[in-house]
Amino acid sequence: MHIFQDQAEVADALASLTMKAAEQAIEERGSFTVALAGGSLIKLLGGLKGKNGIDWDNWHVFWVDERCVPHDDPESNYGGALQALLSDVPIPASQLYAIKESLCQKNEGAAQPCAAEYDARLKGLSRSILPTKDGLPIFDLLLLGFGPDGHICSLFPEHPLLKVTQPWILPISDSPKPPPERITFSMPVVNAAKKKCFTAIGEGKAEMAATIIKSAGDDPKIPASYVKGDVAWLMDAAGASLL
Ligand SMILES: O=C1O[C@H](COP(=O)(O)O)[C@@H](O)[C@H](O)[C@H]1O
Repeated sequence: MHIFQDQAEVADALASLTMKAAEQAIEERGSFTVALAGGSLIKLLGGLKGKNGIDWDNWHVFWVDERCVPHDDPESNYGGALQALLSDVPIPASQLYAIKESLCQKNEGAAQPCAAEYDARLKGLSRSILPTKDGLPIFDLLLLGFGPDGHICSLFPEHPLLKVTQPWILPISDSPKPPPERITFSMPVVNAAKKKCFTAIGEGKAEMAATIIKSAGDDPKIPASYVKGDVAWLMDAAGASLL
């Protein structure tokens, strides 16, 4: 757990952690797989802009969850990351794995086909850049957010999807946070990743950050409590104020 003065310092620390994971993965396997959350995490991604020595050609970027909306919709997690970072760095466009836009022109009914298509696309990559173990993909790094209700990705408190283990990518059509139709990594896919990083910025995150960190794990009221393994926390002073 690392506590910094403000958001700018957290963004810088997030950039350093990501660059280190990327260097290690590229040295070991020749590619780096990172999956991003949406929401407030997006504003921290800009910390990677202008950094030297990043081998962007070998980065492959995914989304841990996505809202089934067109890419230019303000709710699109892909669209947000594009504006915050991805349009300014030379990652080949074919290595940005957004949901298939044509499947979500209308939000209603989009989650099922979007999830099936994303799941199939990821499974296709398991013969190249996405290694698997015990039938699960091993992403190098997940940059996670969490909601004030403790949700991560689009896995919400006491929702049946929390316990679903197959396929890798799940559709949700009744997200309590709008928009209702989304796709999400399953919890086993989250936990199979080599490293996960949570960020908590501002007073609004303080109470839930403290609850997650102090939880005994696997509390269905707090999906973030299920996250296991190599987990880093980067927080500003306000986000860490109730620890
Ligand atoms: O809807 C979502 O919410 C969570 C948390 O967002 P935040 O704005 O409260 O930080 C986010 O991690 C997830 O990716 C997103 O789709």
